[in-house]
Amino acid sequence: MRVVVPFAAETPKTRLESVFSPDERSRFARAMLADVLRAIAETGHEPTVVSTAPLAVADLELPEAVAAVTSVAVDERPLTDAVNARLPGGDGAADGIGAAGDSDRNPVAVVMADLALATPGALEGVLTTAADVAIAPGRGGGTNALVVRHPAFRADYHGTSYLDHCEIAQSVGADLETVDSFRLGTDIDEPADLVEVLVHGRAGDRALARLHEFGFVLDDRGGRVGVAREGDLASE
Ligand SMILES: Nc1nc2c(ncn2[C@@H]2O[C@H](COP(=O)(O)OP(=O)(O)OP(=O)(O)O)[C@@H](O)[C@H]2O)c(=O)[nH]1
Ligand SMILES: C[C@H](OP(=O)(O)O)C(=O)O
Repeated sequence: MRVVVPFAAETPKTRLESVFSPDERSRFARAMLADVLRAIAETGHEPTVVSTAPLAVADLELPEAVAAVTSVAVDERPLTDAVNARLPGGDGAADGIGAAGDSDRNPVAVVMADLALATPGALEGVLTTAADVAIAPGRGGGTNALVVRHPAFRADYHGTSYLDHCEIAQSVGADLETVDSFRLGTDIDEPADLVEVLVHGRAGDRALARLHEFGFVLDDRGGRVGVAREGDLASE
């Protein structure tokens, strides 16, 4: 199955700017992207990163087998337009995904690049559904992973896009399956989400390694567990 991975390459993860420097944000976003690409490749599918700006696969330092099946397409359009062009029955894009002649029943998956906890097993839960439209929602109402087989379904990201996508599926007569997954439901948007990476990240995960490199640790000094820089904790 074609797996599109949208990636905002230029100013990624602005909601993390209170805890990361711009350079750290960029490196952390790329680390999450690398983890997502590896998980997709390990399911046997081939990811295409749809990036807002040029991105060299070599710079992502992917394992050789992952790099070999990963491609990058640059698309400056807003997220929804860049995805819709690539869905079955879409207008098509230069990379050929969703292009005329591509069978309408060839499913296309869209997996966000900020799913730091994604594993091949979790992804298989959504990639192996047979529904016209399958969604793994994100916390807060987003759409973290989407599989589309129905040629009339069009995405509409941002806001509570999960609810919007349920409505759109219904309006075009597509049956929809919602996939309940903690790992796919955890997109890393805000500082509090970094707790999940520190708690549930696995050895070898690049995003977890970056947090360790940047000095982040769990902060359980009171109330809900958060994250802090080791140095800041030590100095208090
Ligand atoms: N191709 C493309 N991908 C996008 C665009 N905006 C967001 N993305 C990607 O879509 C996924 C979900 O993005 P969000 O969490 O909504 O936004 P973000 O840019 O990562 O983070 P914020 O700046 O904090 O909103 C991530 O994989 C982003 O890299 C866009 O305009 N084009
Ligand atoms: C793109 C957006 O992501 P979120 O802002 O929910 O992370 C969505 O899933 O619709």
